[in-house]
Amino acid sequence: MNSLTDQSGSSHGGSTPRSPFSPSSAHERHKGLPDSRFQRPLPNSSAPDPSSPGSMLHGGHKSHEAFQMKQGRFDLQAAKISELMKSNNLDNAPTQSLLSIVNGILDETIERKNGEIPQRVASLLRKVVQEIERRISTQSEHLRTQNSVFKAREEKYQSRIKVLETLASGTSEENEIATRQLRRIKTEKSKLEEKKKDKEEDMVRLEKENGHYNLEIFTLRRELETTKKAYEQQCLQMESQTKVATAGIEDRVKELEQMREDATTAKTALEERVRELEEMGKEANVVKMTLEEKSKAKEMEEKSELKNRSWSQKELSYRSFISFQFKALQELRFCSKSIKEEILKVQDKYTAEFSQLGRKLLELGDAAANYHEVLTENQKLFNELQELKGNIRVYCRVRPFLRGQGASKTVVENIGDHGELVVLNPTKPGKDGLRKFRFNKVYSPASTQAEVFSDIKPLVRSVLDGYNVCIFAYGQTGSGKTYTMTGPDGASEEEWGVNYRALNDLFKISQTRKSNIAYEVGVQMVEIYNEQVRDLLSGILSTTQQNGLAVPDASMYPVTSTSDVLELMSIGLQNRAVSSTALNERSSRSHSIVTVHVRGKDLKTGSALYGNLHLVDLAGSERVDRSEVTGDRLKEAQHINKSLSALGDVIFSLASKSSHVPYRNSKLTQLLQSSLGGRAKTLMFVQLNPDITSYSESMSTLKFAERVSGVELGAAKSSKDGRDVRDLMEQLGSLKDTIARKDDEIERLHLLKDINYPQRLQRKSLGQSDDFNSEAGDSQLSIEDDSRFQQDYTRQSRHSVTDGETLASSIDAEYDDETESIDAPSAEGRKTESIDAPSAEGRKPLKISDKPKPVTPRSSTTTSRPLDKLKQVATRTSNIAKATSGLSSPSSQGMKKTGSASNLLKSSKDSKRWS
Ligand SMILES: Nc1ncnc2c1ncn2[C@@H]1O[C@H](COP(=O)(O)OP(=O)(O)OP(=O)(O)O)[C@@H](O)[C@H]1O
Repeated sequence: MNSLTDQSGSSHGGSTPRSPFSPSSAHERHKGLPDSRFQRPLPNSSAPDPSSPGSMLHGGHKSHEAFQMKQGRFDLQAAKISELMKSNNLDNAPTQSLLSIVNGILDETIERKNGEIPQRVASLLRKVVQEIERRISTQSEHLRTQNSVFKAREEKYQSRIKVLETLASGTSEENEIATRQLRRIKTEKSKLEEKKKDKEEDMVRLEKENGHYNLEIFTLRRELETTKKAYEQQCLQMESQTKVATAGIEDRVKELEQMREDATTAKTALEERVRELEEMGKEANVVKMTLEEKSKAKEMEEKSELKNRSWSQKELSYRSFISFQFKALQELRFCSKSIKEEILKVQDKYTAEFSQLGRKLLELGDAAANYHEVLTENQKLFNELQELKGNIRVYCRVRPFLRGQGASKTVVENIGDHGELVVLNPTKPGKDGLRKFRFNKVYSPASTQAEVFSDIKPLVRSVLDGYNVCIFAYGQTGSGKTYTMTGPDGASEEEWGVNYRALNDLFKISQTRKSNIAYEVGVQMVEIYNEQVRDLLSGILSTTQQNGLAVPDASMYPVTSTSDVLELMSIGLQNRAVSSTALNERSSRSHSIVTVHVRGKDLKTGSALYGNLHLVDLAGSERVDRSEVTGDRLKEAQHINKSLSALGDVIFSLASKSSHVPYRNSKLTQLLQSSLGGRAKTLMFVQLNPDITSYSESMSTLKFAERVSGVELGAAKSSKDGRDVRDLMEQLGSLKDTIARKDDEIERLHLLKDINYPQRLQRKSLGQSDDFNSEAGDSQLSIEDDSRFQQDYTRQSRHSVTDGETLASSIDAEYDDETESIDAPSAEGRKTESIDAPSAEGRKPLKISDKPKPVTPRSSTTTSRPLDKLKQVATRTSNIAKATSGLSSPSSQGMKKTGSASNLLKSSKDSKRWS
């Protein structure tokens, strides 16, 4: 873009610069012309004298022949003038030359010929003025076109804003879906918990049943055993009885048989007697048997019959006794058989019940194992939920008692496996004095540095995937913050803290991935002491920007080896401010921040990612009154308290989704801004001194940590996520700014055209000098600077979003295309080239400018020193880049490779240390 004022390019001596319309003399004016930034070299630039009017016309034009220098004055040749009037040479002549012609004529006529203008010269003058007017109107036409193009583009951006807003509302729908999912997860979780309760109840019931069954089994067993014993005894008894009875019966049978035999023998004997008697009777008959003998025989017969009958009766009774005994024996056998069967049945029943019990016991065992699985699952779900919510992770670490501290009492009552911490109030022993806290993890005093790091390793590594991560250690002085973050003085590799391990790990992982992704790892170390930010690596006091939003320009060092890491850390630590307070000898009263910037380029897809890791060792959080300090120490403590409460305010306003987050309230929050917002993953180490003397400090630390652990920042996002709405919104914001700035610029140009040009002409015609000249010069400078800045800035922002075909970069590209097309008319309109284009090669599109600034006359030194100009441009560039810091990450601005760590080591020896 150019206007007639463009030609006033340089000022002469600063305070009273002159317009090319009103030079005091031709010599002076011609002397001024070469200074013009818009003067272009002639094709045969070796020959012409810049002071010659002819040189002001382009080669191929013949208008310069109309003038001839004669003893320092111009002569207008009649023939040449008419030739000029006839031809269309004037149309092709650059405006500068036309103005020179006018000035030449005016000089010639006013100074030499007392104002008399010959007819021909006057008509030439008129024609030249007409030509200039024509160009001005073309220019204004051009401006109008551009204005309408800008408006069209604004409408386009408005529609795009709407699209993006729709996109953003789409995101809120997604959020709703996520919330619904969360609710579902919660319901599932509560169901699981109910199930768990049911299972627990089942378990208790089963255990009770088990006990009951066991008891029953025991009683039954005992009963069985007694029955068995009784039965066996009975059996034995019966067997012995049977044996005895059988023996008795057998004896009786034998006896009876004997008796029968006896009876038979007696009978036979009796029969023999009877026969004998009969023989004797016969003999009595023969020999007169006596009566006595007969009666005796009868008696004996009767006796034997009686005996016979008694014997047969006895035999009968024995027989019935034997059959009865036999029946009893049979019954007994039957009984014993049925008892045996009964016992077998009972045994079967018990075996079945035992196996059922065994199965139930197995089930119970499974349920118990499942219960642990469910617990682990629950924990996993809880962590996933936390991740989804983007909660700040809070890890609590309890410091061990130090050697030489004596047998102190601890306030830590219990540390659970799942992040539970129970603290006991020493003044209230018993249940009332117990207070339970719950964090993501609690480390006992026995935990090692390696254990602590292994838990945060995934978080640290996510930096290599383009996440912003912030890890900070919070706690009172001497609670172990530095130990956790850095390690003890002169730490061995085993004692390395998070800083060393994180850097080393990132460096190592980046090495293993180097065939796929080319990573650059850079480190900055700063310290905030009394609200002043200091660069710990260069030792030079870093300047914080006035807007205070960005990371200070601390020197960044690339890390390419483990030894680099060690050297950088040791330099940083040496420079860190330490001194003593009443509480701790080696107490640091400054916040130290190690920032690791990672830039990765995917070698296959070419996409880029940026991540950064802030490792913050905060100053002690104890209250001022406990430190028993005054003077400087009191000031330090007040600064620490202020910045820590600012950190709390930021965290809690993020948690409450407040529209304003007070990042600017302290340097600490300003520095951590990029890692405390919704996109970052944040972890807090809460350090605890277990000594009972620190109970109240520990409690306030834990209460703060408890509040922090409930803070939801929203799910973290990787810089790889090209379609990130936030990025787009930021881009949109910056584009809106650009449009606003352009509007301002157009307005400013309109003003310059509408107001100043007629004034200048008027003044010119009145023969007055024009001070606006300098103002125009200034504004031109700012346009040019801004244009240059914008080119740099656009290059930078393109660099920062080289992530494939992100919508943001496509907008950027479109925007650039449009800018080109806007400038196209002037590119085509070669006739107006000398007005529009500042130089032959550099027809730079006007892209951006600051809002109109109050115009101050520029001193010759300011304008003539390119270094100063460069500095001004650089300052403005960094200001605007910082104002739009959301658009490009600090890392995206490219790593300022200040040198290798070993160079740094050398230079740091001479560098200014802060102590
Ligand atoms: N887990 C630990 N194991 C062994 N020693 C520890 C542990 N934590 C801290 N210490 C020791 O306790 C002392 C105080 O720790 P440290 O200096 O890290 O505290 P701090 O909170 O950083 O204090 P300050 O606020 O002053 O910086 C040191 O001597 C340190 O070595």
